[in-house]
Amino acid sequence: MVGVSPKIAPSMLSSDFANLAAEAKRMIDLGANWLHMDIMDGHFVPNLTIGAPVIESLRKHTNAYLDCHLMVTNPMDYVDQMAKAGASGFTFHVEVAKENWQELVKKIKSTGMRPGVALKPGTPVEQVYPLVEGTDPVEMVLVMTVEPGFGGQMFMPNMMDKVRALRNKYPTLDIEVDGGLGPSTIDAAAAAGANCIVAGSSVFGAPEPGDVISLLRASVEKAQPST
Ligand SMILES: O=C(CO)[C@H](O)[C@H](O)COP(=O)(O)O
Repeated sequence: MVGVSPKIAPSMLSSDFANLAAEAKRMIDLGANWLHMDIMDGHFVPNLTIGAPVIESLRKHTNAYLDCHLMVTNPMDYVDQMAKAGASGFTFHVEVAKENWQELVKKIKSTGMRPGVALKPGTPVEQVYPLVEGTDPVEMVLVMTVEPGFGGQMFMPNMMDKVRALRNKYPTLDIEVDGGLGPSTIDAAAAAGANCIVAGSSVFGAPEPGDVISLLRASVEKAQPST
């Protein structure tokens, strides 16, 4: 079977923002592959988090892959500043890029960042197919398994139909899930075909976060051996 490798990405939204560099190092030392960074503008979602200045500060303390999820209304306005700040991946929402996604993906790629597209729970999965199949394709699809905006919400199992559809169509695509992932929900996501796993409260709230990271990885490896 052709597969894709697991990428476990603790959501730094659940970390102690006052100690972000130390929290980032702790997650990487515990086996995380990526650090998931939630950029929210208080408009696309009803919450305001961090932006390029925080990414730039964090970048001075880590070489880790910064998997940036842009929950913003105007993603084009963020490309240059996020690239300059040191973002590794730039995932925008399809709901706000219907008109200009081709231009947006081109611009993201031109900066050296890796483009991804995210979709909210109410958005049909078919809307991202053209972005995966275009001449300048995105390299990851992020299926939101909660309404974007806040950590600590309940996983939506019915989103697994979208993950399955994507995995059937695109065997080597990075498929990320975000929201409510943890020991009780990972098997459903892994079986559906997700290989990039964002987990906030289940990792940072655990007595042994490293055990949760290992468990998430083991579940993906078991469901999708990448040989
Ligand atoms: O994008 C997000 C919210 O919009 C967070 O990354 C996500 O909710 C992770 O938190 P948790 O694992 O606690 O659900």
